Amino acid sequence: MVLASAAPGIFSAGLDILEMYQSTPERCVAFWRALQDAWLNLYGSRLITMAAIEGHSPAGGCLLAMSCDYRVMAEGKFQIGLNETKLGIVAPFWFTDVMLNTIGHRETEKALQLGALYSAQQALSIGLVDKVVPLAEVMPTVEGELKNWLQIPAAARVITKTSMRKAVLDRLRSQKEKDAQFFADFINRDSVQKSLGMYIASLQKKKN
Ligand SMILES: CCCCC/C=C\C/C=C\C=C\CC(=O)SCCNC(=O)CCNC(=O)[C@H](O)C(C)(C)COP(=O)(O)OP(=O)(O)OC[C@H]1O[C@@H](n2cnc3c(N)ncnc32)[C@H](O)[C@@H]1OP(=O)(O)O
Repeated sequence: MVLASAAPGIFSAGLDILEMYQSTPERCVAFWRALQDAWLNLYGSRLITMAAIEGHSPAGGCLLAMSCDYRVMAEGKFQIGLNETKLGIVAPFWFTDVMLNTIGHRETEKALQLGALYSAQQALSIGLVDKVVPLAEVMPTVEGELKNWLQIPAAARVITKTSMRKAVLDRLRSQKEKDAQFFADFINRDSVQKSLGMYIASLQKKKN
């Protein structure tokens, strides 16, 4: 399975910030449960999963990419990373766990505290992506890599993948409702709503 985007220049802009701003606790819980289920399915997928990152990939977009088995990113101006702290929010523990599994403890600690967004070359240097190529070559490179992965006996690959990811998946599975409730409480704090409001205004201002 290849994750790609139809939006030029954006692999994924992450979660819909407007869903987290001035929403109701009930809607926030439903929103979070949908995200949890999508991620559990992706990270726990038995399929070979590859990200064709042909544009920006902040926050939830970075989570999607990191949750794949292999990442190819376009060189150039695009950025990738978990930038949550810059919005005044905190990356949930399962976002952090996936990043730890991808780039290790030291790089994750720096990346998360700073809310760092990396260029493709920087991302390559810390192991956040596996390959950087010109934009037009992203999809052909993914397809070529997929052929390599498809040559591995499926049962052996799936057992290996499942055992490598089980602890992280089980950690969320065991506390889904608590995590959803925590998200709804956290996101509706006055201070967090204020930060999100300012961030949304800054995105709109950038456009004008
Ligand atoms: C211990 C406690 C832990 C508890 C856990 C609790 C909380 C954690 C909670 C949440 C975790 C969230 C993870 C996320 O994914 S948050 C989302 C982060 N995303 C971003 O910061 C991206 C913001 N967008 C951008 O930087 C740019 O838009 C981008 C670089 C992607 C593209 O730039 P471009 O110039 O091409 O396009 P724009 O003109 O900026 O955008 C077009 C249009 O789209 C709107 N928009 C962009 N991103 C989002 C988004 N994520 N959600 C909603 N809307 C978005 C943008 O405002 C423009 O709208 P409009 O002006 O055309 O109406």
